[in-house]
Amino acid sequence: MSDVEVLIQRLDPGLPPPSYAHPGDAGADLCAAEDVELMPGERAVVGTGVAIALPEGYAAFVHPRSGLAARHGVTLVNAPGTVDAGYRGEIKVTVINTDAKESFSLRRGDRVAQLVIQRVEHAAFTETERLPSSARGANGFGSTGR
Ligand SMILES: O=c1ccn([C@H]2C[C@H](O)[C@@H](COP(=O)(O)OP(=O)(O)OP(=O)(O)O)O2)c(=O)[nH]1
Ligand SMILES: [Mg+2]
Repeated sequence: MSDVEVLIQRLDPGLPPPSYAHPGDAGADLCAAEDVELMPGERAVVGTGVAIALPEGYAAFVHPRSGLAARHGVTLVNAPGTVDAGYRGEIKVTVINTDAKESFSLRRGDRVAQLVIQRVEHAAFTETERLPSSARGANGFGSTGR
C-alpha cells in the first residue's frame, strides 16, 4: 500500500493524531475530543480535534468502528461521512446509540470512528434522452429476491 501525503492539523494537542492500529489497516482511528453520554436512541455530533488537507482527487470517509457497533450498538448516523478534499474544518462524527436499553459513555480520547482515505473520480455529467440498456434495467429494491 503506497502512502498518500495528508496534512493534518491538531486542533486539540492533547489528543493523538489519527493512526492506523496495524500496518495495512484501511482505517486510521479518530478520537473523541469530548465526553458524551448517549442515552438509548440518542445521537450527538462529536469533535475529533483534527483538521486535514487532502490532495486533489482524494476524499476521506468517516466509518464506524465495528467493535463499538457490535458491543454497544454505537454507530454513525451518516456512515460513511464524506470529508471533501477542500474541507479545512474540524472532522466531526455523528455518533448514535442504537441500543434500546443501555446508555453509552464516550470519553475524551476514546477511539470513536475511523478515517478511510480514497481516490475519487469526478464525473462529467452528460445529459441524454435515453440511457443504454442493461441486464438489470430499472429493477432495484429487492428485485432479485431475498
Ligand atoms: O462525518 C462527517 C461528514 C462531513 N464532515 C465535514 C467534511 C465535509 O467536507 C463537510 C460537508 O459534509 P457533507 O457534504 O457530507 O455535508 P452537507 O450537509 O452536504 O454540507 P455542505 O452543504 O457543507 O456540503 O462536513 C465531517 O466533519 N464529518
Ligand atoms: Mg455537501
